[in-house]
Amino acid sequence: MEITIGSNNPTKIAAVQAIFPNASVINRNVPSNVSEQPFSDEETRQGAINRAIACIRENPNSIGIGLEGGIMYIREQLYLCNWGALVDQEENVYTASGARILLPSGFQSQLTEGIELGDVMDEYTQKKEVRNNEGAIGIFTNDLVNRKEMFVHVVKLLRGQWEFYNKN
Ligand SMILES: O=P(O)(O)OP(=O)(O)OP(=O)(O)OC[C@H]1O[C@@H](n2cnc3c(O)ncnc32)[C@H](O)[C@@H]1O
Ligand SMILES: [Mg+2]
Repeated sequence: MEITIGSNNPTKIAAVQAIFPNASVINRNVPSNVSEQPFSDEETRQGAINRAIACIRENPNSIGIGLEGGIMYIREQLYLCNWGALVDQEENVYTASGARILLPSGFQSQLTEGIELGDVMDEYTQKKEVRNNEGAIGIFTNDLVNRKEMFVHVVKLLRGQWEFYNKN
């Protein structure tokens, strides 16, 4: 079985490899066709679906997976949110959301100005490429849940649904 993951981000690739250990996993930096920084649950979910569909268009013999991070307001509070989508050979689309955690209120002005969370995180932590490592989720959970682990859970939700609906 071949799986195409629509990203070059190592946390996303590693999460797919962990949950599909017997598959050959390839990565393609496909467009999400949403903002670089999705700003709602809906836009983040759509980005994941668009990536998964783009993956099977590029590689029609594979299953496509899209994983997308975003931010969203709940009332006046800004949360990190995450979504995943799996598209199979019959073009059935399975979706699942991942963890949400509150971001510091001090992030709101930069993020509403259009600065990406990845860049805000690097400045905040004085580290490089937090997005490719522990992620915002790792930083703000004191490394109890890192970005790969968070996406592992999302990919499990995708694989499980895909298996369930294919045996029934
Ligand atoms: O190469 P891709 O797959 O696009 O990976 P990415 O790190 O850019 O991740 P997303 O596009 O899914 O996320 C959209 C934006 O939100 C940022 N982001 C989302 N979750 C994050 C996290 O846990 N830590 C740091 N930045 C995050 C990310 O860096 C982008 O600026
Ligand atoms: Mg991105």
